[in-house]
Amino acid sequence: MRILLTGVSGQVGGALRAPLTALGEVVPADRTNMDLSKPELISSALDAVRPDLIVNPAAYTAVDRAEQEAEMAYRVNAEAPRALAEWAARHKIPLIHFSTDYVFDGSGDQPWREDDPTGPLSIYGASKLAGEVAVKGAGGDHLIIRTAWVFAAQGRNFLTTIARLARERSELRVVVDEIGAPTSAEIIARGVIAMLSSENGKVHDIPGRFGSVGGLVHLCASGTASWFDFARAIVDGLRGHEEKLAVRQVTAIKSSDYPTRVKRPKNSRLDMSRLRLALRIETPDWQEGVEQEIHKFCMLAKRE
Ligand SMILES: NC(=O)C1=CN([C@@H]2O[C@H](COP(=O)(O)OP(=O)(O)OC[C@H]3O[C@@H](n4cnc5c(N)ncnc54)[C@H](OP(=O)(O)O)[C@@H]3O)[C@@H](O)[C@H]2O)C=CC1
Ligand SMILES: Cc1cn([C@H]2C[C@H](O)[C@@H](COP(=O)(O)OP(=O)(O)O[C@H]3O[C@@H](C)C(=O)[C@@H](O)[C@H]3O)O2)c(=O)[nH]c1=O
Ligand SMILES: [Mg+2]
Repeated sequence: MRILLTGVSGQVGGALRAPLTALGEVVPADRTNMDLSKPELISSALDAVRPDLIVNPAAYTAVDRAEQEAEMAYRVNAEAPRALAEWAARHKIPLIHFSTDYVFDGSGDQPWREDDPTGPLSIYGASKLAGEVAVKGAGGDHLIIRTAWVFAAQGRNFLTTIARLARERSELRVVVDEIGAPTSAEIIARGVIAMLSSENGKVHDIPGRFGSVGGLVHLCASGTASWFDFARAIVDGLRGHEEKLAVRQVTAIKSSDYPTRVKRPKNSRLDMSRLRLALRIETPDWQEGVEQEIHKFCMLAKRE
C-alpha cells in the first residue's frame, strides 16, 4: 500500500511519518513536490504518485495571520483538500483529512459533538470548515478528524512558545477563560494508527471503518484545561527537568486582557463519544502528552 502523506514538516505529519511506514510505503509530500497553495497542480502530482491512501495533515495554521492572508488560507485549507478529495473519489481511494475545534463558536459549556452547528470566529476556522465541506462534497471515502490545541516538542506551538518565554520573562500572563484539550501530535498519531490497524497489524477495511463514524470524528487528548493550566503544566514540567527559568509567576488573565487579532472560542472542548463508541479508541489525559513532550524538549535542548 502506498500512502501519500502531506505536512511532513509539521507537527501531526511529522508524528505520523514513522508509524505509517509500518502500514505501507510512505510518500512524503511537501512544498517542493506538492505546493498546496497551487491546488490546480495537485491532480497531476497525484497521478505521478498513484497512492492507495492519502493522509492530509498539512494546513495553513497561522491563526492571526490568516485574517490578512485569507486567500492563501482558503487555498491551502479548502481548495487543496477539495482537489485531494476529488482525486481520491475519482480513484476510489480513502482520504484522511484534519480539522479543528476553531470551526465552532465556543459558546455554551458542553463539549461539542460532531454534528453540532459550526460557527467559526476566524478566517482560519472558516477556511478549515470550507475544507471539511469540500472533502465531504467530493463524495469519496473520507475521514475528517477534528482535533485541538496541538503541540509537540519541536515546531511553533504553545509549548515551545511558553518554554521560550519562561526563560526570558519573570512573569507569564495567560488566558484562563478559554478551555480545551492540549493534544500532543503523538497522541493524534497513535489514534490514527489505531484507526487504521487491526489486531494482526494488517490495514483494515478502511472504508467500512470510516463509514461507522459518518466520515467525521473528534480526536484529542482527554480531560480539560485552560491555556493558563496548560502554561502552568509546561512551566512545572520544565522545572522538574531542572531547566534554568527566569519565570517566577504564571498569572491567570481574561482573554479580554490579552488582545489578539482573532477571538478564540471560549469553549473548545470536543466530545469524543463517537471515537470511543464507534472506533473503541480511548485517548490519554492531556497531561501525559505534556510530560512526554517536555521530556523530549529538554533532551533536544541539552543537545544544542
Ligand atoms: N496546530 C494546532 O494547534 C491544530 C491543528 N489542527 C489541524 O491539524 C492539522 C495538523 O496541524 P499541525 O501539524 O499542527 O500543523 P503545522 O502548522 O505544524 O504544520 C503544517 C504543515 O502544513 C504544511 N504546509 C503549509 N502550507 C503548505 C503549502 N502551501 N504546501 C505544502 N505544505 C504546506 C507545512 O509545511 P511548511 O513547513 O513548509 O510550512 C507543515 O508541514 C491541520 O489540519 C490543522 O488545521 C487542528 C487543531 C489544532
Ligand atoms: C503566548 C501566549 C498566549 N496566550 C493565549 C493566546 C491564545 O488565546 C492562547 C493560545 O495561543 P496560541 O497562539 O497558541 O493560539 P492559536 O494559535 O490560536 O492555537 C490554535 O491553533 C490552531 C491552528 C488550532 O487549530 C487551534 O486548535 C489552536 O491550537 O493563549 C496568552 O494568554 N499568553 C501568552 O503568553
Ligand atoms: Mg498559533
